[in-house]
Amino acid sequence: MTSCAERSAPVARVFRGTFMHSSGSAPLHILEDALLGVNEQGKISFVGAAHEVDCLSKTWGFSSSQIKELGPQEFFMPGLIDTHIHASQYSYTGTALDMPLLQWLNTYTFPTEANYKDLNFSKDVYTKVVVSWCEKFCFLASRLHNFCSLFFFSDKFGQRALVGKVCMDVNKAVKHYKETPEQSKKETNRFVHELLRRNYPLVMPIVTPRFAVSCSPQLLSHLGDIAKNNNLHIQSHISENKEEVNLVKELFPSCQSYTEVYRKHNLLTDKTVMAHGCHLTDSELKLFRDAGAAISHCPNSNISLCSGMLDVRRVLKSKVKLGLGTDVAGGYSPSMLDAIRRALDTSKALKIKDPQHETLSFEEVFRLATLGGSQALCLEKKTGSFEVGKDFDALLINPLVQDGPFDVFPDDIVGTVIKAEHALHPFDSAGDDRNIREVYISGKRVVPFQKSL
Ligand SMILES: O=c1[nH]c(=O)c2nc[nH]c2[nH]1
Ligand SMILES: [Zn+2]
Repeated sequence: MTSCAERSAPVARVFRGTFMHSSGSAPLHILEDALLGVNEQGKISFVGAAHEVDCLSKTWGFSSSQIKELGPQEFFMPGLIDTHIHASQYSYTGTALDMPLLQWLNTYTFPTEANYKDLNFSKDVYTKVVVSWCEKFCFLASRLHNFCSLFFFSDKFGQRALVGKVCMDVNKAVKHYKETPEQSKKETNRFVHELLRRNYPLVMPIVTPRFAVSCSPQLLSHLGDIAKNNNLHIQSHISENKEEVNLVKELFPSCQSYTEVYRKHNLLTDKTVMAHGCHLTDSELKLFRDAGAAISHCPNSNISLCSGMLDVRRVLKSKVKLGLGTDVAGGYSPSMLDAIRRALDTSKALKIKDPQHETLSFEEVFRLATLGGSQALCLEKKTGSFEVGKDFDALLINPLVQDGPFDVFPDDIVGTVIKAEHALHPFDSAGDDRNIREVYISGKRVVPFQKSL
């Protein structure tokens, strides 16, 4: 008789079925007929094979009636992590993508964001943001005003999020929509301390200079100090389009590169994630790697604003951390499934341009959307895969929903069970919210959510 491990604190939930996730050594692991236990704190206590159920149940104190069995075609995958999205741009998603970056900001973005002075407008948009983005963990960039409602709603709906108050003190296009460096510093401190005081378990502050073009050196210094003094995450934009890169050269003539502007002001750390990075040089990538800073690849926005095509393979070979971002409203879709598809498309477009280019595999992009995102946010010990000790952040996927977005054919099914890879690929390529049956964040089921919240 085999002996079982010693008894441990009982688990709160146990699931049995297929689990798909990534690790550093392989972009896709498929665990078929597995058991996964989650403790009261929402952390994964064990992952084992179903045939070990007798021992596992003794060790972790659960009975067979407590096991939630997935359907034969269903599977769990880690929650999708959106490493860059603008909450305050949600109201014009899918419109106004007919200009390059700098004109687009002046014409559409700044006038819209200025409307957040109105509390009712900001409450309305932010509630919709949190409800409709519930299936992912994201970075939310709020506007200069009324950011408190955003983190309040994020917590209320059980969302995991890093929320930033966007800062800028240079705005030639919409002159009333900016702060002085001192106001911006004061408001950022207020924002950070209010959020820390509320002690939400899953919502954290992130220091957010808009980008070097709209921040004076004085403001960048203030924000670098705030991040350093409070050990905070940092997010911004970098090298999105060539006009912007040239402008930064003119604005910061003493800096060797765009990346150097941020580094010099203590804004390039292992808790930094910079959106885009399409035009970074090799020496800038080295600065990223040395600092442990990350890039958020936003392929939809890069194409929609004709900004450039990031060569992800080159970034990965440079050992720079990288996750995916939707970048609403520069990107026209808040769906991380869209970010996965556009990342694959960009990689293929680079191959068309240069047949030597090594395209990203489907599984690699799946890893970028999950584990890659957690690494980019310096949260890989907390989330991104189904490792023991991490929070259970997961999507329960059913590829075979009635009137679903794609069909499954007999060849995809073995006995009564859909082949695992035939479930993941069509979901990533053609699936949508209809296939996401449940969402768990830190062990708690948040979708389907209570409409009354
Ligand atoms: O895609 C983008 N969206 C923005 O809001 C922004 N601000 C600066 N640079 C930016 N890029
Ligand atoms: Zn952005």
